[in-house]
Amino acid sequence: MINVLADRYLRNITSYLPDTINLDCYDPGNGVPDLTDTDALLIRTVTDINKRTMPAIPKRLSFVGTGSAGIDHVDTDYLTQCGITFSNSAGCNARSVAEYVAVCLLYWSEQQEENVEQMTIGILGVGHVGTQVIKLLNNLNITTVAYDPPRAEREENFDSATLQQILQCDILSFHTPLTHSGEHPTYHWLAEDKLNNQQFSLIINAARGGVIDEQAVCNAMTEDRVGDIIIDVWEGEPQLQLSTANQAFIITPHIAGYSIQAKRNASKFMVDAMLDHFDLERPSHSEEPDPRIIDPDVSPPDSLSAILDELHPLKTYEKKLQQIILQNSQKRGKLFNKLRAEFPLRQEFNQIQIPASYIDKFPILGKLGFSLTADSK
Ligand SMILES: NC(=O)C1=CN([C@@H]2O[C@H](COP(=O)(O)OP(=O)(O)OC[C@H]3O[C@@H](n4cnc5c(N)ncnc54)[C@H](O)[C@@H]3O)[C@@H](O)[C@H]2O)C=CC1
Ligand SMILES: O=C(O)C(=O)[C@H](O)COP(=O)(O)O
Repeated sequence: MINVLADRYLRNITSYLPDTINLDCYDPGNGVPDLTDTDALLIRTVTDINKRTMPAIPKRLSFVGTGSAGIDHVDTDYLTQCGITFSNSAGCNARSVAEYVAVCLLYWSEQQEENVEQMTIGILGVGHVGTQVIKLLNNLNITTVAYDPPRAEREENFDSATLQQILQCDILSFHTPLTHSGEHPTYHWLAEDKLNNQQFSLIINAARGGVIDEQAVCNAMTEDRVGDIIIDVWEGEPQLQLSTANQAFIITPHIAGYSIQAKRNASKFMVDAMLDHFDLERPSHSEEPDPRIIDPDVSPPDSLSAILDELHPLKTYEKKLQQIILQNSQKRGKLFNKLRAEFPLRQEFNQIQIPASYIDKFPILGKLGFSLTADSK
């Protein structure tokens, strides 16, 4: 029997596992669990795996999987040295992040009276997430500039913008991993050296805290070199800098990649990799679609922001995060993680049916990927 220990907040995990697996769950709030009899450990980004958190190599452990795209919480070299196979869930939440970025931009443009169609948005990191962001924004007639020098080095057919071109964009949206070494480290990629003598209308960080130097960006805001910031991920998470939070246009608790579909993908991709590792068959599994239907008899709200409020919970997350910020710092971290783990997940846009009256009022909604309610087609 293979013993699997999984973060208790990984969704639907049992439905992807064959009966031959013995599954136990652990509470990620208590650090790395006891792994004495564990063959495979399934984690989320809140469990750090490295020599400090896992000093003794558990005898049976041969696989660690994370239900996330990002891997900066795992010392992959250490796992390799320990002979442990590691796998992430690349691409599981790329569409979810793209929807988050699109919704943020639409809010920002309506409330700050900015026309994003006349701006250029620099996308830093054009992997699974960045590619989906570019696709969705281009669908909204928003011009994007793709910046990914490491990808240009890896792929002959990929052209990256130059540093000068990306720094000339009106808006920057970050979608790189957090890295501290190698030829293209991203830690504090956006710092005073690159902000100096530049003007940005908006900066979005839905990649990882630490990719932007928050202090430098806040200073640039004070001097009007940066107009607004939207922050989903925080340096030192689950703690956050109150000064950054206070200056930001939108703040969310690291939920850009959270949707029902993304979390199902996360669990499935990770479990599939684990089953391949142990040479086990994947059980047959069918997912019941469960669309959300907006009542066609209710007339649409007056503003685009009000409609977006109904379709994406980022403002609800923001309100809850603002309440958490008021708590003392010890409570803040726990509440931040609890909010992320326990707040009900949203449906992605292709699983939400909206009435035609919504699109008649705000045609841009038609380009976000919603489907129409049956009786309004
Ligand atoms: N806020 C959230 O909920 C989520 C955040 N993320 C973050 O987004 C990151 C990207 O995710 P994926 O697209 O799935 O990863 P990916 O590995 O598919 O793509 C990352 C891309 O960034 C590029 N890159 C690396 N260093 C760079 C640099 N210095 N300058 C420009 N480009 C650089 C890589 O070449 C690669 O093409 C993750 O590592 C994670 O940290 C991902 C999903 C959800
Ligand atoms: O996939 C990633 O990378 C993310 O940032 C996810 O949103 C992480 O979600 P959790 O693993 O922290 O639930």
